[in-house]
Amino acid sequence: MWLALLYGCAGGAALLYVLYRWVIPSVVQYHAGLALIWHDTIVEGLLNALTQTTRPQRLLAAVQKNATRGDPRSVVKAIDQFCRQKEWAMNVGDEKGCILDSVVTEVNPATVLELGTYCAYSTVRIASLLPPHAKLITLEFNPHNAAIARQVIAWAGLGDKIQLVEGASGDWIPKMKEKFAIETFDLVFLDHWKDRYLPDTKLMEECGLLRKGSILLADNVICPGTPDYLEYIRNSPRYKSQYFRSHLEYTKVEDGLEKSVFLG
Ligand SMILES: C[S@@+](CC[C@H](N)C(=O)[O-])C[C@H]1O[C@@H](n2cnc3c(N)ncnc32)[C@H](O)[C@@H]1O
Ligand SMILES: [Mg+2]
Repeated sequence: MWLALLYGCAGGAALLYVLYRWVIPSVVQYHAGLALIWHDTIVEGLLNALTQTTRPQRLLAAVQKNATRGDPRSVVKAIDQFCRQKEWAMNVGDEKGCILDSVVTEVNPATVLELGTYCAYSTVRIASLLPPHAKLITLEFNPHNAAIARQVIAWAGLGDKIQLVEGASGDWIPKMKEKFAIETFDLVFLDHWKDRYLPDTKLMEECGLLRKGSILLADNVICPGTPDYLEYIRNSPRYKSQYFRSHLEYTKVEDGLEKSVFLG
């Protein structure tokens, strides 16, 4: 009887593991709401409780284990592997990351502002493509994420190109010119909380941080979505805007990037 109970428990545990590891992820990857609830709430909460660590800490551990110090592309690869094989995370990801890379390469910016650093995945992607003497300022208001991001940036060997500023975009955008001797940004990557895209764009306009030809590149305009920002940027005579269709990071849910040229 004890043996039957043991086999029953082992079988149940194996079934739960198969559901958790393969069946549920392969179903939710096609559904925006379910994918975010599963990966961002259920799995993250479960793993945090079981391991007494945070997702950013686990992501950093994967970088330290699998990436080569001073090699930014190996850092990006290690994070993508972690997110595809172990745990989803809210980086721009490998698929939309290629679009981000092509925009950075095309613009070849001397000044870049990133809104929303998280663990510095996109920060590393952008900085590794910048010309010498270019400046990337990235804003992150969560101190824990900022601390992890600093270590990821240091591991990639990009500390001299990136200035990570800890604080909220609404507080820092008005101080950019004074604190960082910035005239205007050539490229702005918007990837913080989605309800801030529109007010922060208007704030950048008011503060004179955009010049004729500045590029705004906005992530997640479909999933989770930024309807008020899209409505504004696509209808304002001050912008010429274009949508790049892709998928929500590490899933098959539709998402995309909106690239908008400021016309002055
Ligand atoms: C989607 S993640 C950024 C992902 C990152 N850009 C990447 O692709 O690797 C959004 C991050 O923005 C931060 N954030 C959200 N709203 C912010 C704000 N108003 N100011 C600064 N940081 C913000 C969050 O704490 C979170 O770490
Ligand atoms: Mg994003």
